[in-house]
Amino acid sequence: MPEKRPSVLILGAGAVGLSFAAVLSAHSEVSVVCREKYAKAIYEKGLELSGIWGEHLIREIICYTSPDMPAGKNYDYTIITAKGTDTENICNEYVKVLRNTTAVSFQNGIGNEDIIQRYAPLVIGGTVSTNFGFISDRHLIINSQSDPVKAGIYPDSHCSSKEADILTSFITMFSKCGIEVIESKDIRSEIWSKSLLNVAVNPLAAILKAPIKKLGDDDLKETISGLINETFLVAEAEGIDLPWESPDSYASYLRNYQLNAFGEVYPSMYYDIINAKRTEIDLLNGYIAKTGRKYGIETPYNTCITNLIHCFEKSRRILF
Ligand SMILES: NC(=O)C1=CN([C@@H]2O[C@H](COP(=O)(O)OP(=O)(O)OC[C@H]3O[C@@H](n4cnc5c(N)ncnc54)[C@H](O)[C@@H]3O)[C@@H](O)[C@H]2O)C=CC1
Ligand SMILES: CC(C)(CO)C(=O)C(=O)O
Repeated sequence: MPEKRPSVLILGAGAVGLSFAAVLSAHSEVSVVCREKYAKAIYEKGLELSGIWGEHLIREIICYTSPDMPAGKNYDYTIITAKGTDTENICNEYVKVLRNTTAVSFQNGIGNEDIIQRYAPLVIGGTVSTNFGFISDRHLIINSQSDPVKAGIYPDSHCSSKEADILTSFITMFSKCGIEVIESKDIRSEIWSKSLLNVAVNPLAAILKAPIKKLGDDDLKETISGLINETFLVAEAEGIDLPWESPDSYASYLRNYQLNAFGEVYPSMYYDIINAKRTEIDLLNGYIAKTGRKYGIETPYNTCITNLIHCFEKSRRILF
């Protein structure tokens, strides 16, 4: 008998979600919840993916554009790829689906999994250090990647053997499709580690309208160090064990490796600002500033950059 293909629903499928849908479709039964313009374009000519995860053209994919879905259908995995600003809304809209599934967050920022836990019986946290973009409404491109995808039971690895098996099957589903996903025994640490990159890079690239590589400019060194130092202090207060021995060793890794790995591409917050969309700043630098206040830790760099991005968000909304 042929092996049963896992069923996957991708909730909030844009650049990241449609790209994962394209790669997973080779060995899984994939459906997506996306906006009408993507559904229309995909039904007309198929979903296409180019770049470092290979070339894929998928014709058999179900796109939903509202919670009005067939009743009684349970998914093995529901991967949430909406922006962190939409996590609560999308969970409320798809509450029935989330009740009977393992929910996975493939989002940036801190706090998404805590929201999702209120809706789903089991949550897998994930980090994605890959750059995705649109060529058209049905054609995505993956430009670069600094680290493999990581996934772990949230909040920690003290889980039952049944939960551990679910995580293993989830990871195997990706390896069958040629995508490396590394199992994490401490996914909170991974989420904070990945957030360090976004805290240091995303708002500055958005404000300066600069590709990631440009953030290696010496004039930005002090600001980036300030953002990183504060994040380390807040992480320590939260009991997060980061894999670098000091803020300076992370700053060197960022400068010598991560900035070059992304090179000429722009981070997601740059696109939010130029497209006049709300950014994820409150799940990144804003989260550090807010959590710092809880512990009496001063966070002038993160507070300043959060305020600047809020001003940009407001001015873009007035202009558009
Ligand atoms: N774009 C990138 O290169 C990377 C993005 N990320 C993170 O991944 C997450 C997703 O990012 P992107 O795919 O770039 O965002 P995106 O904005 O392209 O995709 C999210 C989609 O979800 C849709 N959505 C939100 N609520 C919905 C609802 N209730 N019903 C239907 N659709 C809904 C949005 O309209 C949007 O089309 C973010 O947390 C981002 O920071 C992480 C690594 C890289
Ligand atoms: C890893 C990186 C920087 C890739 O673009 C990202 O997370 C983002 O764009 O938000």
